[in-house]
Amino acid sequence: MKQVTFTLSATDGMARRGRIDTPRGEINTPAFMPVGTAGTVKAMYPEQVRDTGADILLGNTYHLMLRPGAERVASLGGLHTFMNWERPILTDSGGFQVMSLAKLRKLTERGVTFKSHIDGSAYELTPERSIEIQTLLDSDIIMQLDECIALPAERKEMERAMELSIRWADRSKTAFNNQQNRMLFGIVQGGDDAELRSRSAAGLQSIGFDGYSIGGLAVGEPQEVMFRVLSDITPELPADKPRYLMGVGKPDDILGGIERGVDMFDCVHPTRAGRHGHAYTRFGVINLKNARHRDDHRPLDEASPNPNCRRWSRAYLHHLVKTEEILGAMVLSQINLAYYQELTARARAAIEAGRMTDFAAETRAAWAAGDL
Ligand SMILES: CCCSCc1cc(N)cc2c(=O)[nH]c(N)nc12
Repeated sequence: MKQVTFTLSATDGMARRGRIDTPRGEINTPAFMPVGTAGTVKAMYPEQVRDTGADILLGNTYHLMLRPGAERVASLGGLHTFMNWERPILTDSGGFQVMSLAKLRKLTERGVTFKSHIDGSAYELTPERSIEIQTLLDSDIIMQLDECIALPAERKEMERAMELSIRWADRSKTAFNNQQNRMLFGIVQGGDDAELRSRSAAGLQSIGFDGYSIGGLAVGEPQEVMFRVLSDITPELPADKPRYLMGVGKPDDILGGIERGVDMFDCVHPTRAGRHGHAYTRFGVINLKNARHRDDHRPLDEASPNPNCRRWSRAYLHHLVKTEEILGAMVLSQINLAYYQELTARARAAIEAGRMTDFAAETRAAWAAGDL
């Protein structure tokens, strides 16, 4: 009996409100998933990540297989125990990070061999090994191994990578061996070509997965291309399975993804932007490196439900950022993650109330009019 299940509870246009139930807790969708690449959401205690409203966070096969090693994490009780996060974890399969980080990569039908970007040691990642690593980590939602290519790309290249990813999807499903305590997602590829995307979606559904990720986006294409691909492909995915848009994105990307039927999102942007002095508020993003803030005693947003948006002056946050004090990264990471969770929580409520169109218009108007 599958112990991880998805329930769709409301729709409004293409937007969906749902819930994934797992043995480690529920995931309310649309969901934003903070990225904890190497077993930590940078500059945040796990309790703080939960307090922002996150139901689930991400780990990464590539980083964890290099350091500290999947077998070592398993011997220490699995990733949840290792990092003191007892709620759900989703892990990526590692192929995307190999292609973007590793050295001396060699991709064949069997998988990908590479040298660690840390110490140059040699590794091989196959669909089977990726499933084994994610199982050793005891992840609750795991990904097939896939090949993601940057855009723009020649159609033949997009077709080759998409067809390889379907063959790897089949091997991933076999290696998964119908585990009941976690979900396995297939990953739709096909670049910006509608016919290739349709073939990928159909091929994955003939294999059968617990959920469907939309990969191959947020790889250099304009937002309108990403939105077109989403509008075309989400109606071709099963309505009763979760849809996860990988690596996306900024708040306006997420709002547009929700409007086009996406249930799950992840991105390093909120925490990375926080470490670089950018604060996300309901008025939009504020660059606290800018000298105009150095005498500004106002808080970021005195009406915010987040105490961190009320208790610090912009002048002080500017000072922390300019002096590269660790507290700056801590405060702004929390502010940004809390904003992303507030955005998705308000979207869930809007879908339940049948007012997604109004919510999206109000949110975009606030971004446009914001007094930054
Ligand atoms: C921890 C990071 C998760 S998302 C990484 C990611 C990001 C983006 N943008 C695309 C892809 C993709 O096509 N496939 C895979 N496996 N991962 C992708």
